[in-house]
Amino acid sequence: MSTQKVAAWSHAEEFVTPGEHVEEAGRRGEELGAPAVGNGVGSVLQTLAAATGAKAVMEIGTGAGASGLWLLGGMPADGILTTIDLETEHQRAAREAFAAAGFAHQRTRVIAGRALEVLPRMTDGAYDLVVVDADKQEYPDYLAQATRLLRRGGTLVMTWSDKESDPASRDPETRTLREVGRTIRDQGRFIVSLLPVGEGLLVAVKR
Ligand SMILES: C[S@@+](CC[C@H](N)C(=O)[O-])C[C@H]1O[C@@H](n2cnc3c(N)ncnc32)[C@H](O)[C@@H]1O
Repeated sequence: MSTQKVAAWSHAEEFVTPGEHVEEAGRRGEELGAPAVGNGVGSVLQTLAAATGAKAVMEIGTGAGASGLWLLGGMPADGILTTIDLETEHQRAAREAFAAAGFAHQRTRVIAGRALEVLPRMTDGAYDLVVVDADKQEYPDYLAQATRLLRRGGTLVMTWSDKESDPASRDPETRTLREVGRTIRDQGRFIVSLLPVGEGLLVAVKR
């Protein structure tokens, strides 16, 4: 890759500056071992939430709440973020982050549990936007759940990995991502793009 391309990518990552609460949630996420999305991915989440007017957002992988704050920043004032994480400590940090940033508690539903145990209880077609940033080995199952949960025209976002594009990477997680990417691209149920932001961000609209 040319140095100009690398510089352009770095510039895009820093183009939108996060607010203090996102920065604090990012620091907390690092401490807790739940790395937050970077500014590039975060600003895309915020923009997508705004562009789609997403009132009902489902997030899988709350962490310490940085991505949730980006999403809430783009959602309409009556939008509700439902976010799932299996670690109670991460959830506590996220709740604190949402409150510190001034979001009323009715705007967020922070649900404790394994995503694949919680998601089947959620209503079909009830979500405008589903954001996946949890266990990559489970992405095929998250895809099945997200397809069910999204309304027609709803948007699916999945954080990706740099390794997916490297043919030399053949670990199970990377293979799983490749399979999920192929499924979304080829099955015809979504209009899809893989954005070169952060470690990649798959964005797909349900037909
Ligand atoms: C990369 S961190 C999420 C960071 C967050 N999206 C942010 O940007 O601040 C991944 C999170 O997924 C959670 N997680 C991992 N496997 C999970 C599962 N099976 N069900 C629910 N949460 C899970 C972890 O506890 C962790 O908090």
